[in-house]
Amino acid sequence: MPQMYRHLWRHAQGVRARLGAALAMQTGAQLLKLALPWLAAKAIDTLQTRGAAGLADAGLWILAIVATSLALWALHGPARVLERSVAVRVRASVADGMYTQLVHAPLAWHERHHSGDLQHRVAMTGTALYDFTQSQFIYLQNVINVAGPLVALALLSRQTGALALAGFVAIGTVILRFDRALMRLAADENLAERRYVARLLDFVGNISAVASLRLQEATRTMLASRLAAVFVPLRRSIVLTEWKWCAVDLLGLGLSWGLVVAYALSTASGAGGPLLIGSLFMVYQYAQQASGVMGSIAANYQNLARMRTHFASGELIREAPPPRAEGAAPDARWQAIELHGLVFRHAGASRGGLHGVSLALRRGERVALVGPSGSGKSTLLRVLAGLYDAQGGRISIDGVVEPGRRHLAELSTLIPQEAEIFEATMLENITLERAAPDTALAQAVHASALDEVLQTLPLGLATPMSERGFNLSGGQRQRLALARGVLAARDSSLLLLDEPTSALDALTEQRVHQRLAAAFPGACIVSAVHRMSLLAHFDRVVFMVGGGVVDVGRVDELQARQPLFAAMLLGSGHEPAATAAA
Ligand SMILES: Nc1ncnc2c1ncn2[C@@H]1O[C@H](COP(=O)(O)OP(=O)(O)OP(=O)(O)O)[C@@H](O)[C@H]1O
Repeated sequence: MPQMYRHLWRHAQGVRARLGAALAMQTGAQLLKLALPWLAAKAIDTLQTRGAAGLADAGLWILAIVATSLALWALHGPARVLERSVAVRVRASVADGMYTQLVHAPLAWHERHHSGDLQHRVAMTGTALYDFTQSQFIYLQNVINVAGPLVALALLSRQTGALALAGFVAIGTVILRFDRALMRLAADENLAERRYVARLLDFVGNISAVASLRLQEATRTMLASRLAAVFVPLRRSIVLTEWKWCAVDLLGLGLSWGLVVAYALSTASGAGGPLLIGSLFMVYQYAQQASGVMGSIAANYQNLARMRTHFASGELIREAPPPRAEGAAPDARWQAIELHGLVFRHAGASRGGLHGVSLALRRGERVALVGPSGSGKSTLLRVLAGLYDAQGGRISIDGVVEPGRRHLAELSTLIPQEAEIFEATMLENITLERAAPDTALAQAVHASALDEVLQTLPLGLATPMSERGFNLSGGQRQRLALARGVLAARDSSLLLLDEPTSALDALTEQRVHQRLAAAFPGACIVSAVHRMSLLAHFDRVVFMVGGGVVDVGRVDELQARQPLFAAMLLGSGHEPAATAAA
């Protein structure tokens, strides 16, 4: 609870005064509500003691009831509007904060968490704090409705007050015990729900694999087993909830009538005067209010327990590693970069990674990373781009080593292989609504050979993309994603390409590499390459095996020195004579 209040306070920045005003108005409204049984008792007692002669005075008391109710609503209504507007602001702030944290979390952290699981956590956390914020009036109401009748009953008779207090404590204890168990079940249910959502997203998100391999029934069964796991704690909590309500209801009933009887007995044994119906009605009303509020506390505590569990699920994201503090950007006019013994290990993995990569890069040069599958090409590119944090080694720029620097994030842009397309127009997919100079946009469209795709589309860049770009071919999608990458890389002096052209036909791929070289004449281009025919576009080849660089040189040099490289060339049907010219 204190944690939720801390977060509420933080996310209500800018609207805290509004929240304070809402709570003050609610307090006023609830205090006015407390006066209603007393006013009703006055009206009834006047009629009982004075009969028809007291009609006018009783009328005045009834008028007071109406006026109090109007005043109550004049405070309660606007207070709710204010409170809910704060809740909206809080939700927006939570969603924004969590997204910011998510997109800045290291890639290695993301690789350990399913996106469906994270998505569920973000949604649950935002909704939980939103609900918590807009429930403040209920909590305030509960506090006043417990304290108010207690004070009123104690003023009427000390025994009645003491009995009410004992009753509240007993009912409160029962509620707490039930809810502690219910909270544990809600946490289990939440966990199972996240696992279900993650699997659902996996199958629906990869629908083409499910459909083309006829996996509908198999995936349905797998999904059903995850859903069944949600129902285990849910079923238990349904039963436990009914027991809780039964206990709260019976205890509340006992408390109400216990209070009425205790008051009647204490009045009868006291100094004597007649037992007025109005006063008895007032005791009954307060007792009802009190036991009613216990029911309300029970319901709200249960909701609160759920909110807390949902909110707690955001802990994983709130505690994700913060973005790395960037050092000063190195001079973009660099001429030579040297990697010395870069080491990277994936957390918990016994294989893979980089084992002491040393390499020199020169400005304006085009470098191809070649190696068998799993040799570490993508890993090296990710380390250079700062997406993975290398654990060892150092980097010098123009001979200067900046202590601790093991990446080149500020200099580089990595264009990945996966053509991730958003549900937006082609233009929005490239610019993401950021203003980009027309020339830069045109250059990106040309370099990626997307211009050839646009010629076939009547709406051109305004063509809407469906989810994941299903309305384009694989190669067209990759060209669109490449255009986005080229635009993003326009100020980078180190362009890192992780096979962003792998889905293109060989001729288009050649054309794209020529255009990329022309678009980044002053940058250094480092590209993972599988198709050996592309090597003609590169100045040097870096040959990688098992997470290390085994040789660097021209194609013909490597062909002579490295049998595995020569075999790879041969396997691709590459003519040695042609490569020698590279
Ligand atoms: N997130 C990860 N966790 C653990 N191991 C990983 C992870 N990513 C990659 N690896 C392992 O690291 C090694 C290098 O992978 P990497 O993707 O860098 O190879 P690659 O040369 O780019 O391969 P390919 O040519 O197939 O794209 C592989 O053995 C791979 O299984």
